[in-house]
Amino acid sequence: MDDLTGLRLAAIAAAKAQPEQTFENPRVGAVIVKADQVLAVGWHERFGGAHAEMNAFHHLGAARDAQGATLYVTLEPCAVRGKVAACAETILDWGLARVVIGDLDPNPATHGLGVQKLRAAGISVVVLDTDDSRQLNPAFYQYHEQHQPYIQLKLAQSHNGYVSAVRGQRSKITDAVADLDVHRQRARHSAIIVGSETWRIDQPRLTVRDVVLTHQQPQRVVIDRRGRLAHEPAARLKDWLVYTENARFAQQENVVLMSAGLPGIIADLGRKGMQYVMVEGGPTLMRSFLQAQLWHECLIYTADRLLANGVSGIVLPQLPDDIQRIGHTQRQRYINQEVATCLQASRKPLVV
Ligand SMILES: NC(=O)C1=CN([C@@H]2O[C@H](COP(=O)(O)OP(=O)(O)OC[C@H]3O[C@@H](n4cnc5c(N)ncnc54)[C@H](OP(=O)(O)O)[C@@H]3O)[C@@H](O)[C@H]2O)C=CC1
Ligand SMILES: Nc1c(N[C@@H]2O[C@H](COP(=O)(O)O)[C@@H](O)[C@H]2O)[nH]c(=O)[nH]c1=O
Ligand SMILES: [Zn+2]
Repeated sequence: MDDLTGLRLAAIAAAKAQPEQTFENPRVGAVIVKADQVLAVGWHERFGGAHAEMNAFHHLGAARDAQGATLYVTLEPCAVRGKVAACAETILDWGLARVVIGDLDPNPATHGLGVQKLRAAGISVVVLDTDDSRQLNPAFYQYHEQHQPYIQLKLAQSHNGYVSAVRGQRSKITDAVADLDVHRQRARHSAIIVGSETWRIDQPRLTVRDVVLTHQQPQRVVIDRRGRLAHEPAARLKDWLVYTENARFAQQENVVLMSAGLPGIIADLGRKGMQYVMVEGGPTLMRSFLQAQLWHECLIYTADRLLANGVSGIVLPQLPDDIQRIGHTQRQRYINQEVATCLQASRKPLVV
């Protein structure tokens, strides 16, 4: 089997990982091949769980089968102990002849170090610099290379483009089938942002529901530029992170003074370790993110039903890149091409 085919099999395995389960960990796949035969396949299934290489190893008929075999893995084996032991150390005991890697890990803690450890132990290592890992893990790469979170905008609209039936009131637009998809989207995010008007009107919970969570609930964030929420009971803002330009309000716990607009908020969330940030409206805040080019992808859930009147949603200046039917709702996914190109251009040269 040629190396690209082996890596493609590993990428197919990686794609089985569900982003809402792997959360801030990358989706990684691994296959173990000997004498042209695929002996085992594995992928990283959930945040905090076994890594792809280990899952493949556990699927071998016997541990000794790994002796003299080639391990194909989409991402460089990790070099430092995290939630599990470092793979670049564990796999040294398996007796592998070769390791073929799709891409180096953009995480500086491992970048190039995993390869070094394997080579130092006498294993032949090849890095083919394929794009699969990057495509499977846009947020992981964005975070580690740009030190900024990946931003997903999301809005639900009626068939005729309303986000709410009555100004000043919360309306249910989507049904339970679409809502489950929304909760799966929420589950992959480190933080979810809403505007102050949505906070006041909807009193949103912004929690992940009906999905088995392998990690913590997303951090809830509200942008309250003028500080109108300063007079809300403290209990209602408990567990929320608030950004405001109101210096007095910013003296309260969990309230951060914003001095550099939306880019400043995104940079601050990045510094707080948030990798994947979702903006759940309302339309005014959404338009600000779009205008500032502060977004990577946008999901619009368009319900089949019409509303007689209401608050207008948003229209994106491009066609959707992907359309999916979810029961009585159509989900359009838009990719920000400007940012996608710049992500590509920022690729680091190989260091090994
Ligand atoms: N169907 C759906 O998916 C959703 C529907 N909704 C509905 O939308 C309505 C509320 O939306 P909307 O009225 O648009 O309000 P938003 O929730 O978008 O909040 C608007 C506020 O966000 C702040 N803001 C906006 N842009 C910026 C910026 N560039 N920098 C800093 N702060 C900014 C401003 O605060 P300040 O005024 O202090 O400057 C502004 O008043 C409600 O009816 C709600 O039910 C809401 C979310 C999702
Ligand atoms: N109304 C509406 C949405 N509204 C979004 O969900 C938030 C409420 O979240 P929660 O309190 O957790 O249920 C709300 O403030 C707004 O951001 N989303 C949708 O998928 N479909 C809908 O019909
Ligand atoms: Zn690992």
